[in-house]
Amino acid sequence: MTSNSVPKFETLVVSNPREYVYRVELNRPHKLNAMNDVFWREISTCFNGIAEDPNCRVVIVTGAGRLFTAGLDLTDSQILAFTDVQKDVARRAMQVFDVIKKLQESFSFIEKCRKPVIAAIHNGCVGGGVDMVAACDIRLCTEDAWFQVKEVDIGVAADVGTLQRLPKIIGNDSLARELVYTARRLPATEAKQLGLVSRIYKDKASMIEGALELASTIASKSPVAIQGSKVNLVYSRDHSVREALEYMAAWNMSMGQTEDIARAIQANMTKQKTTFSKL
Ligand SMILES: CCC/C=C/C=C/C(=O)SCCNC(=O)CCNC(=O)[C@H](O)C(C)(C)COP(=O)(O)OP(=O)(O)OC[C@H]1O[C@@H](n2cnc3c(N)ncnc32)[C@H](O)[C@@H]1OP(=O)(O)O
Repeated sequence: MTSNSVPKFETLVVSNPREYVYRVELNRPHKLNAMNDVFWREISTCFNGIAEDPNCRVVIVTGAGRLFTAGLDLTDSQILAFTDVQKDVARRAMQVFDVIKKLQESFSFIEKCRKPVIAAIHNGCVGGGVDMVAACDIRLCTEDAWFQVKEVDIGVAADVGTLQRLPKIIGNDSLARELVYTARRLPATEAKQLGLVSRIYKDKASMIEGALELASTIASKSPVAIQGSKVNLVYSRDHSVREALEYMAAWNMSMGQTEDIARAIQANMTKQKTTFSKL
């Protein structure tokens, strides 16, 4: 994937609004960006491509139309595999397992991609939407935003990341359970208090502008430092302090020898701006 030839998708629009910044827009506005089969395939392809694209250092995820996303497409999705009566229970169970693992991967690719991903959320972020933004690095939202862990209302335990990531993001296990068990809508102000989002904007336009500014700031820094930070933050979340410190030291024994350090220090000392070569 290169900035000259950003890929074309059916359910996503990828653009390159600023240097080293890509925007991935969920693009099924007539269905409130509900996540159908094509979406699940494309979001994987998209983030795998971005992971390898040296022209991209930061990603912004937005939703087209009046709502960020209504979550799983309830009319066109692999969830139908759950009720495939042609298969016996063991074969059906294996099929469902494989589908869930594949859909989990779709969002885990966002986390595995070393480039920071900023979710810019307006209006509703429902079900699978919460799974997706929980895999992002930074969440911004509009005043009218609301978040809903909706899965229990469709009779299923959320299975593509919310239960694993949300409690760690908000650091409030009791409230995470309340949100999961009740499927109540969490408004923007409460999401900010909890640390689910870091900033609230008046409307979508000002949020996109804010997201672009933030992305450009991150993109101007050493990609070695930024990507190393993301990898180690994700690792630290899932390991003990001792293990994570060990991993950090092993990481920087090579990455800490980058030419970017000398460039960055020189720029700091001389109060000059500098640029960093592609990673
Ligand atoms: C292995 C699986 C892994 C993933 C699991 C994920 C699970 C989940 O995401 S659970 C949550 C699923 N989503 C929902 O239950 C939300 C359903 N939608 C709504 O409740 C409302 O649409 C909403 C409150 C979001 C907005 O209401 P509003 O009145 O503003 O709009 P509508 O008229 O209802 O919708 C407009 C058109 O969009 C279609 N649509 C909305 N949501 C979905 C959806 N989830 N799947 C498919 N289509 C959806 C709706 O049918 C309307 O279409 P049309 O009739 O053609 O105009």
